[in-house]
Amino acid sequence: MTPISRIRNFSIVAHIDHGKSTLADRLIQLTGTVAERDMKEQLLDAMDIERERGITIKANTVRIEYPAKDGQTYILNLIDTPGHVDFAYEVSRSMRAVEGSLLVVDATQGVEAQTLANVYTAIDADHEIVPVLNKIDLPASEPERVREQIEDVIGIEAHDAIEISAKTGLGIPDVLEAIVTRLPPPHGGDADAPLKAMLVDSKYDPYLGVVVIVRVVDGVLKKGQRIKMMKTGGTYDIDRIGVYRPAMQDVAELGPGEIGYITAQIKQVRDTRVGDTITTEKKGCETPLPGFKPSIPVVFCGLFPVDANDFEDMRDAIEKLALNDASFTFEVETSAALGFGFRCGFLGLLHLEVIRDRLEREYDIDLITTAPSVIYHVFTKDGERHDLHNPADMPDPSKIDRIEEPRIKATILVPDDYLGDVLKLCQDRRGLQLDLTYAGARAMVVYDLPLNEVVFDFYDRLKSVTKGYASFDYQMIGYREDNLVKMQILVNDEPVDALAMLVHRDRAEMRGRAMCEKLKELIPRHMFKIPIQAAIGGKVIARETLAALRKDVTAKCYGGDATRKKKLLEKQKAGKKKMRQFGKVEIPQEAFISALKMDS
Ligand SMILES: Nc1nc2c(ncn2[C@@H]2O[C@H](COP(=O)(O)OP(=O)(O)OP(=O)(O)O)[C@@H](O)[C@H]2O)c(=O)[nH]1
Repeated sequence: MTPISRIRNFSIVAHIDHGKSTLADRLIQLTGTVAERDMKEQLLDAMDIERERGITIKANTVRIEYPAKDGQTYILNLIDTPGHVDFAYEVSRSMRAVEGSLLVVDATQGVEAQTLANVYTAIDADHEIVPVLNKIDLPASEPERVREQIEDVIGIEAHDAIEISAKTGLGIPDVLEAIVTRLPPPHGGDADAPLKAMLVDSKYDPYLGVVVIVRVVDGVLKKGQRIKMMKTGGTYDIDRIGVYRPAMQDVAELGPGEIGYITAQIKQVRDTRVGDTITTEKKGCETPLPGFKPSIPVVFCGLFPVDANDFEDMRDAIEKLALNDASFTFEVETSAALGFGFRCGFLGLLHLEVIRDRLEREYDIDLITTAPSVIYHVFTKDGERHDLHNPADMPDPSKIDRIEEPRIKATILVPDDYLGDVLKLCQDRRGLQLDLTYAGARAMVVYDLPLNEVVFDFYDRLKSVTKGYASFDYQMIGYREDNLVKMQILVNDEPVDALAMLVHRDRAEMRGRAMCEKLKELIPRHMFKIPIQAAIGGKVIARETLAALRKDVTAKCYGGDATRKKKLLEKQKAGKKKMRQFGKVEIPQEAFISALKMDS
């Protein structure tokens, strides 16, 4: 066991792309934790998709040994936290497992929305914070300006911010020394007290089963111990204990202040709740660590296989994915139009995209994604509340008393030049302005927005109206009543349930019209006329008509080239696979998503 005075536990907080992973790599490299030949870029981002997209999804941890200038060797435990808004809860939990943070700010960009969100989470967790200005190798870097900005906007001391280049390695030794001298050792920690450890994270390993990352607060975690998860009540025998360096290395025990992993024949990640308290089954601690709450999905959508024969494969794939991701939920859904599929719940849009991509890529299943939706509270006249996950399940309108929708508080940082466009976008999405302040040449806008207006393409719109210069972060603030109605889309007089959605009454006509126009462009002409309508209850509020056409792809191939003709017909057949039959009409896969994108 390492004496607590020689342990430092920390995390790195940063906005996406400000260099968190690169800095982590350098710290690992400089302390010789990994042999030079094993050094891969971005060691901590293990999953392929993370690597490709350059985003960190799940928290990781690594133990670094650092011989400091005072002649002592310190154990530095870095917990790498996810950088995206969807995973805010995971971030706040892992922050509670450490005592300090390096605040990395890109010196060419300055403070962004996620810098703020993450650093406030760190401040909430009582962290000591060491500001680090990264990318000073770039000519565009302005360390002085960013230093001032950190002081003005975040309100923390920044005159002693460390200037580094995570890319070239410049300044990295100063960062290591600052971790030891400026961050505190773990608080308290009584090795003789009953075991109390925090479940920081868990992941599924095909060989080892579930691997749990823990931070010991009191007591000692040992091999063979029978442990108990205080919230879920599960009990397990510890098989392995170890630390990540960053490869797994077994150790005999973990004492107070230490961070490492355990395996204990736990079958699925679902049995481990981030933030739960681990103790021994017998003579365990009495009170769990404070502040536990399970992370709950907020965005729902239907995922259907394009080819109905893929349903069973899709079930296997989804079950496998869920093994490793407790925050992702699913249940079988049937749609009149799309057949069998799954209604899935996600922490946010990015989470949805990641899962969808993995199903398509790793499991090779073509999917139709229905419109993402939030959970509405529908109160019926008999006083009951129904949590509506799917617009298709809406109770009969005559029985409904009122509908409440989830609202968020969104913080957007944007250069002055684009402020007008951002305000318009938020206004168009039924936002209420809460605050508008300036930080240098940037404005910070705070809006109260319906989550429903944000889940679909708000990020995309925000990025495009600000040419990528705005940054965005949000938190849920609760439910509020509004005038919401269910809008149906009818194609050739048949309702397409996968396109049904809840909209605000005042915006229904506009949305309905936009969707009918889009669908008219997206649905290929058939040999008969197809009406496309938007309706609320029995009332049609928008209508387009797709003219009839005889579509013969081989018409252009006059002459006797039979092989060419065959090829064209095959191509057409392959294209058809991507379509779904609705009554007599075929609707292409992309129509389900594109039709919902708004141009405002
Ligand atoms: N020029 C320069 N580029 C850097 C430096 N540090 C990081 N980068 C580059 O900036 C980009 C983002 O760096 P990452 O380390 O992936 O950023 P991150 O904050 O971990 O991003 P997420 O994992 O998405 O949160 C990469 O292309 C890096 O190569 C630096 O000091 N100088």
